[in-house]
Amino acid sequence: MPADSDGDRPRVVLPAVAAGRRGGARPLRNLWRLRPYLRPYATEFGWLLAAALAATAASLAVPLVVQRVVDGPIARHDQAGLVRLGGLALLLGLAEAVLIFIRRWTQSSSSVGMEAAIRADVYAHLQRLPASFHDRWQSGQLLSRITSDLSVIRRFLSFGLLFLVLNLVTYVAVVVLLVRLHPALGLLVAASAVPLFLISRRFARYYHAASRRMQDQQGDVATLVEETAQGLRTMKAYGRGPELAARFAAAARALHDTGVRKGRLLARTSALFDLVPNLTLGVVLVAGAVAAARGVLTIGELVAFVSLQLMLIWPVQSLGWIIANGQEAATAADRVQEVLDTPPTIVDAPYAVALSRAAVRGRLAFEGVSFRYPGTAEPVLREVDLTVEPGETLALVGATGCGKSTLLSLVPRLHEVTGGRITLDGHDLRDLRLASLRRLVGVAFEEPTLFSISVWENLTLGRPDADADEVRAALALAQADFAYDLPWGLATRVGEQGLSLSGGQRQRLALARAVLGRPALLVLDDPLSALDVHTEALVESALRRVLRETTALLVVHRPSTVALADRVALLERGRITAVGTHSRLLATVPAYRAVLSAEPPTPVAGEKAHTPAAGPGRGLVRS
Ligand SMILES: Nc1ncnc2c1ncn2[C@@H]1O[C@H](COP(=O)(O)OP(=O)(O)OP(=O)(O)O)[C@@H](O)[C@H]1O
Repeated sequence: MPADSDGDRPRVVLPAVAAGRRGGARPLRNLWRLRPYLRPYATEFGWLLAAALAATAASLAVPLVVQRVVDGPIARHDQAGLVRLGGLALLLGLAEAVLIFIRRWTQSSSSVGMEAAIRADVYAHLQRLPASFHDRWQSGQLLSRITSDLSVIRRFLSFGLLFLVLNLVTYVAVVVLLVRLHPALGLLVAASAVPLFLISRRFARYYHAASRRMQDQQGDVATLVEETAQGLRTMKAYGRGPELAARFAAAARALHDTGVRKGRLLARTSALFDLVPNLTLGVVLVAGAVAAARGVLTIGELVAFVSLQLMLIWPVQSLGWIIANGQEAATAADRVQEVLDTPPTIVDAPYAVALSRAAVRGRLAFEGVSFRYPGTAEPVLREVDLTVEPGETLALVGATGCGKSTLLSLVPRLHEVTGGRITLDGHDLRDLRLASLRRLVGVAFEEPTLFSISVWENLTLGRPDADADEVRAALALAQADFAYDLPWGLATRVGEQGLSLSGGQRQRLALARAVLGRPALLVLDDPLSALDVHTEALVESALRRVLRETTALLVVHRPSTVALADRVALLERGRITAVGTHSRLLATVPAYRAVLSAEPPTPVAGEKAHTPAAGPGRGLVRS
């Protein structure tokens, strides 16, 4: 879970979560905010409610018919009257059955449609949220919000809420009929609503907290399952199965205990909800019998009174379930709104412009760029000044953890600079439309992610309009022609995360995806790391051809790949400390030599420095 969960994972208290907790003062607020999703189904809900109310009216009429039967045809031995009223009772029963069928039929389509609409919106919102949001939120928490929480909300809006309305209407209607039959006894039944109200209020308060805890714990369990599924090989290879199983068992136990506590709370309250109407019924039976003996009530009226009162037992008994369902839906709505309330921070500025590929020369400039990850104290990048000229290839070299990948992620605006600016041909990246910028920039990350879709779809992810020739050229360039030999060629669906392919094959497909359509800017994070020596040489020579036509920023770890670059920049503890050709830096900068060779590396931020930091003023070009 994103906030103070148990376990040894890093804990981040998100503002949205805190806001959700504040929502405890008005627990139904977030549920109420979902009402726009009901609007498209207003007519269906209208019919549904009308059918449900009519069915309730039909069932309420039956005891009144029984009263007429007892006091009329039975008392007078009137057979024709008995058949007439019996037929009426039969018709009422039939009408009730038909109306209930109509209600159920309408209910199924509207509630599922509503759930699908909310789910689509949450998913679309997740897509708009920046990488920093996904860095902080556990995926299991998002998964449980978009699946089980939405199902809980659907159940309440389609069943719980309807029965709450129906039961209240039934209660009021029955009390009115009872008061008309016998005012004193009717008022006694009405008074039983007071303890019911007090019990409900107390129960709702406790159940709200328990529901929230349980839903958060469900998210924790989902996260653990997902982590285990993803890291299964590592876990097996290190023989850590028992430890992970113990961690899972602890989370599952916590979930189980909360579930049991919640169930017992419901059981205790349900017992009270059972007790109140049955006690009232006992009192009514005795008092009603006395009233009938004194002739104040007819036998028929007593039968009708008791039958009507029996009709209150289910609505009262189900109150516990309805309140529980309502509280679960309220906490589920809190959790869903925590996601929806998180504003996407990387969005198009109102004045943002789109640049066409043809109009871009490709001069990329970092001007005093600083960056700090949200929630961290130390900046990862400090005052970075760096220019990549059109058509130039610049390699970024630095010790592990010095901020190379972070710097690259700023170019397609996966993260937003926190100081300075980045320009493309003089345009601040924040003044460009995101879609346009991301079309101009081809990216391949260190970890090549492939989705469970066909190879073709994976390749054309950023260029859905690419044609077969462009795809062929990109595959040739990345030395990824093996894709044509897959069982169904480019239509082959690669497994989850492309795991059915080797690391090198995945990396080559990711590279082909990045270079597809010859982007104006290529941003590659160690693009050749998973390739064997032979393939690396082939990809390198092909890449060299592409790099001639485009501006490129590459993160490089190996001296062989540095050869692809026109110039190299050395990044140390978030600062560019040297820029020049590979041979020049190798000859003049010990820190550069150390990073690219077996010499002791320069310590990175957060680590204790044992050697003096390499800095500018060593006769090197400082960008
Ligand atoms: N999402 C994040 N939130 C907070 N800190 C982060 C995040 N991602 C990376 N960092 C930190 O930022 C620093 C730079 O990380 P980065 O991945 O950019 O380094 P790198 O130079 O690319 O390392 P490597 O060569 O090992 O890939 C590291 O100290 C890392 O712990």
